[in-house]
Amino acid sequence: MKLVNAVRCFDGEQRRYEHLSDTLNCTMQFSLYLPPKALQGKHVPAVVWLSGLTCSDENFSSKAGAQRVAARLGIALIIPDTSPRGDEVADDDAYDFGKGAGFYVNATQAPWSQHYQMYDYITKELLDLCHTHFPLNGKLSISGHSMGGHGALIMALKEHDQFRSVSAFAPIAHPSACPWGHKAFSGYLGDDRAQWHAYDAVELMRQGHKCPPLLVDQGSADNFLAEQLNFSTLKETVEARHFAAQLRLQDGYDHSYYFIASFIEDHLEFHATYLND
Ligand SMILES: N[C@@H](CCC(=O)N[C@@H](CS)C(=O)NCC(=O)O)C(=O)O
Repeated sequence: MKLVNAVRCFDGEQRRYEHLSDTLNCTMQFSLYLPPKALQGKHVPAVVWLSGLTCSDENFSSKAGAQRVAARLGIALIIPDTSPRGDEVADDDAYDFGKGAGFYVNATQAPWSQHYQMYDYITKELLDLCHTHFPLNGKLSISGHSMGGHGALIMALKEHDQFRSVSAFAPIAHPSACPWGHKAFSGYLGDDRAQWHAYDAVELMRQGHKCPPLLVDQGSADNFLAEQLNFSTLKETVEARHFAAQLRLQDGYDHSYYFIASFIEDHLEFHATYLND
């Protein structure tokens, strides 16, 4: 693993690393924020952040303003990329499929299956790597935006022993039932709906998966709300399962990082109550 850069930020450090991923079969970069406490040699908990369509690991680190809060709360931020990368990796001209749009699934269909194994990359390889090399105490929560909100929800539902809490901004909550999800899941997973449901948060909840404590924020002025996000279906499903959850519709907010920056403090404070107990 190679350190690409490191800059001081709120007395902690924002870093970027490069490593060869065995799972994805390519070279990857990821970002990591270490709070001041970690630089002083203490082991700290971490929040994994999964970004949305078209993002790399750098959108969140440069736009959300999360470091000020993470520094105060003593939480590290692990920020993966959103797909495999490199010239040898299959791609598509569209912004919502291929590079920048891995959807956090393990692809089964050619040519995608050769590299697009984002679910295993994050839940196994990257988290193991981070715990081996950085001063982390093993306590983890997960959050994300849009496609990354979908990733955070499915990882928390499928790996509920690994994550103490989960949150999401405008998640693609029911990908089997929206155009973004249809396109990505049919491309990466084929036509068998049972394979789709294994990566669909609403379907996983309906199947009986447990959910860690959950916080979701959704902007009312999000232009993807009606067609892509299925917020009301998520709300109904969460209520039917009686999960410990807050789902908030935030008046006038859109889908952008301005929305994320407005509520990231709430989300990190929410996770801190479970990570620091
Ligand atoms: N480019 C697409 C939308 C892509 C998009 O909104 N991506 C969100 C996540 S779903 C994002 O975080 N973009 C990067 C950024 O705002 O920094 C479009 O115009 O329809």
